[in-house]
Amino acid sequence: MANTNPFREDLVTRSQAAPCTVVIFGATGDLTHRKLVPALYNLAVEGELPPGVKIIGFARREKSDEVFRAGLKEINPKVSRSGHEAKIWDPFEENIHYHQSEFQDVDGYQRLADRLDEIDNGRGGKGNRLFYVASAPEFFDDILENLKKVGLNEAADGCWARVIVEKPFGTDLPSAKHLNEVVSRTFAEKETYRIDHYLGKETAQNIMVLRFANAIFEPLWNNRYIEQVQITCSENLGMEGGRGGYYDKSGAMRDMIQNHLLQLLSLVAMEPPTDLSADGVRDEKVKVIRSLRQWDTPEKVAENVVRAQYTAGTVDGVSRVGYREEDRVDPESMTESYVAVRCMIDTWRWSGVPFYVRMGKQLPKKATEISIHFKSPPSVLFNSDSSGTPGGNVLVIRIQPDEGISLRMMSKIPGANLRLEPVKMDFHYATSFGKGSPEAYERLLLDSMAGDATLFARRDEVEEAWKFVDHIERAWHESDNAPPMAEYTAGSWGPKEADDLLKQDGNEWRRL
Ligand SMILES: NC(=O)C1=CN([C@@H]2O[C@H](COP(=O)(O)OP(=O)(O)OC[C@H]3O[C@@H](n4cnc5c(N)ncnc54)[C@H](OP(=O)(O)O)[C@@H]3O)[C@@H](O)[C@H]2O)C=CC1
Ligand SMILES: O=C1O[C@H](COP(=O)(O)O)[C@@H](O)[C@H](O)[C@H]1O
Repeated sequence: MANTNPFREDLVTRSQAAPCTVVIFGATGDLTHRKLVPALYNLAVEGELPPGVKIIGFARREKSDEVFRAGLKEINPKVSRSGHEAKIWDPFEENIHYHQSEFQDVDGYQRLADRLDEIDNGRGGKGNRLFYVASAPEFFDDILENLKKVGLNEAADGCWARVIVEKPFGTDLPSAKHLNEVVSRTFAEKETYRIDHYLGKETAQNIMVLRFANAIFEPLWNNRYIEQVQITCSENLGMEGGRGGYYDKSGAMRDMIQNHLLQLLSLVAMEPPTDLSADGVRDEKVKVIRSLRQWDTPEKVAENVVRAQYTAGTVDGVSRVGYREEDRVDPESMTESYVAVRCMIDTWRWSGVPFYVRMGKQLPKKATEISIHFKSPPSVLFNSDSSGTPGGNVLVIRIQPDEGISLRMMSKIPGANLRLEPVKMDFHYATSFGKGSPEAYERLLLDSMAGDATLFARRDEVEEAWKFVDHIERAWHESDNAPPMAEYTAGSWGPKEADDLLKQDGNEWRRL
């Protein structure tokens, strides 16, 4: 199919996604059942899955292909965005197989290699392979090393072997560096795809289009016109589904800020790339993360970062226990379920503009948005109490739900008197395009089959983000004068300390 996108000459179109065998490590797990296989199924529904794609699920439990397929089929209708149609599922399912092995057992990989060769022999001896590491992180090394031991990291002539690595990509800078070393010993960087599912969200991809395909925004996109930027990710869940064990070792800073929210920040703050190649875009994103002012002492952390845990409360009319009472959470835990950070980007463009980033569990609703707060106009004309003082314009990018963009601006209230009121110009994806957005994993799986790593994190981005986060984590967990842990009631909008953080600058959080 020809590239019909006038904006992106060098676009790797979806039709370039190549047939391959997708091997999923951790295939009996939650991610595979709720996200990965439904994403592949939805691609099949949309007619975008390359013909001949096969899926091999790799995990420890004994299962036949039939039992594995039955488990996937049972959950698919509940989680697939396009429901479940037998006429699509039945042929799709025939290409799903199960491979039983321990991650640590090299023989299991040799058997996998034999199986892949068998599949590829049916394709004239050639086959592309996409290895998806969807296990707990402690197995990442074993899986990568074992793939290499049996030569599965190498591709036949004219084919490719790629690896997708799930999050968390390390737990701090040293572990991320170590993992990057292991990855780079096994796969070339261009064949490595570090998942950050926020980059696959339609609305996150639209940030660059908004900025660089509309001439009206970019001239204003700097510290002359923008006063502050807010990035909020609010979740109305806590530690459901047995997540407490993982989360208590991670916390909001590592779980969401280090990856998803710093990625959003870098898309908002980056310079225009010279082209839309993967490295063109990622070169600019990494410069932003590298330019973050480091909060590298406990005093700076206390001044610029707030951490908190929820106490018992009510969300959506349902009583919730406090964070420390959650299943698999240490009753004396010092892990944050909420974090708010004032980020300063020391570049010419952003000098003096605070980027406030916050994320919390057990807040009143599930929503992620970015708001760009423009400076107020000079208060010369409309400044009397009777007319109403105009505030600055606010551009809101709703990442989810109700994906869209709105612009708050001042308008005259109809009538004889000159009185002003803020109004909203609103764009909703659902109404403008008449259909829901694809799931992030759909786009990311397809891009990895097409060899387009633009929406995946590069090694240096991940490491720079850990550098920023590690300073804060050290101040919290290793210093004698560690900044305190605040509290907020489940169902509230977070701790008072986070409001105070903005008040110091004369700002306040936007209400979602
Ligand atoms: N679940 C989610 O929504 C998300 C998950 N992730 C990440 O994805 C990864 C997987 O998460 P999730 O699916 O929830 O994890 P689960 O705990 O649900 O699944 C773990 C999988 O690993 C397999 N496994 C464990 N030990 C071994 C072993 N020694 N040898 C072979 N297989 C083994 C299990 O197989 P068996 O059942 O046979 O023991 C199972 O298939 C994690 O890194 C997580 O951080 C990221 C974003 C969201
Ligand atoms: O990676 C993660 O993301 C989810 C939030 O993802 P979303 O697409 O639903 O916004 C978060 O709940 C989880 O803790 C984290 O590990």
